[in-house]
Amino acid sequence: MSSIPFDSLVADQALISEHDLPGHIGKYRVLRRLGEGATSDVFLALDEFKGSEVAIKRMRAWAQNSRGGDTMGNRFFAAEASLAGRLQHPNVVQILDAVPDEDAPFLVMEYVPGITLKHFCRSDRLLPLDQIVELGFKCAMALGYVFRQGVIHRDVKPANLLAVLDGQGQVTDVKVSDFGSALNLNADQTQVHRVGSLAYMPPEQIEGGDVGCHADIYSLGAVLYHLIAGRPPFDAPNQMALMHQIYHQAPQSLVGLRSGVSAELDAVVMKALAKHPSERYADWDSFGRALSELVTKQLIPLARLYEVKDSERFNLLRSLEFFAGFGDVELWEVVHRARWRRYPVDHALYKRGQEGNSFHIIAQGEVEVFRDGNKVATLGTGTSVGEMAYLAPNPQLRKHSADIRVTQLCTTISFTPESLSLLSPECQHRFDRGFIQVLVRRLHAAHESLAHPRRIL
Ligand SMILES: Nc1ncnc2c1ncn2[C@@H]1O[C@H](COP(=O)(O)OP(=O)(O)OP(=O)(O)O)[C@@H](O)[C@H]1O
Repeated sequence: MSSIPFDSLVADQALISEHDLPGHIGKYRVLRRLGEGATSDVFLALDEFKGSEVAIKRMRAWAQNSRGGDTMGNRFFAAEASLAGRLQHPNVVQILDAVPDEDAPFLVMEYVPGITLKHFCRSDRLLPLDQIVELGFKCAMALGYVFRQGVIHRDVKPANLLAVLDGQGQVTDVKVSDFGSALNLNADQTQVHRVGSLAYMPPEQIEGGDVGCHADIYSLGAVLYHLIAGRPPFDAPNQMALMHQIYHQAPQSLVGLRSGVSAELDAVVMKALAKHPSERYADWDSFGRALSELVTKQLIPLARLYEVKDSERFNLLRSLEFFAGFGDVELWEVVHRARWRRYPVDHALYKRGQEGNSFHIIAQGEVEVFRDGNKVATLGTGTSVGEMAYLAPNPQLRKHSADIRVTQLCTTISFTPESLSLLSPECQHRFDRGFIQVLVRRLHAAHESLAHPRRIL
């Protein structure tokens, strides 16, 4: 797996124009420069009051020249500023605040420790195929969320996708950033057309007409193509030639460009890159499903065969009744925060008399419930186990009243009071509702069994 020493990257970035580093921007103490775009500089800064690090994107003076006037820079700033506090998704860079400072307006964003996916577009630094597909799935889900909020990004490109790196320089996650070109379908003001980066732009966006979510689907397809092949789908010496290719030429098949690329992976990317929007995926969910199936059906080489990918976990949760009321954002929280365990047949999940300190939701497999040696119930996929002891108000009631044994290889999602308390209030609320439904169902079953004793097992 490709990795980069994070410290050396940070050192490289720090060397760039350290001399013109501002001391403070607004109330934030500037620590170092993170990067720069066409219209702005981005700094790592400290919110001294909260003690947290943030990224600050400050517009350059020339980009906004006519003080609040109708320059491109001001429009880009306004597009992003209008989204402050609105987009909250684990795979979208959060815009925390927008400060319309007269000299240099700036945005305050969540800081992402990492680098952009542009780094991994070079043929000598390509990521493994299964990781590219996994990143693609996360971006598809994130952009689907963004679209449901009435926003089309319009500039999905490797430089706008931030790879989160761990201490060893391994890519662990991805976040969509830079909403300066976004089309906000809920905003009244007229929006800039013909924005974006040509190499990743679909034909309809070049024409400058109205675009829908299919434009972003195309661009993500183009990004995946670049990450897989080490070159974008179209490459030409000048803009006219590039536009001609985008309109009229089919991209070269990925199968011959990189070993390990199956016809199925090639087909998924090519469908996203179809010339006409109606020939692409109908929506983000279909694109996400096509990507995740490449993993579950093993249609791409898997670096670690038995590793359960986040995309698989996410899809598994989505299929379980217990999580039916959870939104995408809460589901990702469960993917990341829950303890995912696999148990072999005959494993004793709980023993009678044991103090209950956790609950499990069965994601796959089956367990049996025994009371005094007699089987009283079989619990399968989507049911919860141990929640009674977990929810009980006092230690005496918190003891398990039955033995629970695994009868079919089982994957469970478990939480303790501590791990559950780390979830957002919305997510905890969803769990509470899930439990109420479970308890009501069990109460009803108990009443039924008392009223009609012959009907029970
Ligand atoms: N939240 C963040 N955390 C860490 N680094 C960031 C963050 N946002 C941006 N950067 C860095 O700053 C660079 C420039 O940011 P960004 O692309 O948003 O600026 P821009 O002026 O809108 O660029 P352009 O208009 O050229 O697309 C990024 O490529 C990235 O390296």
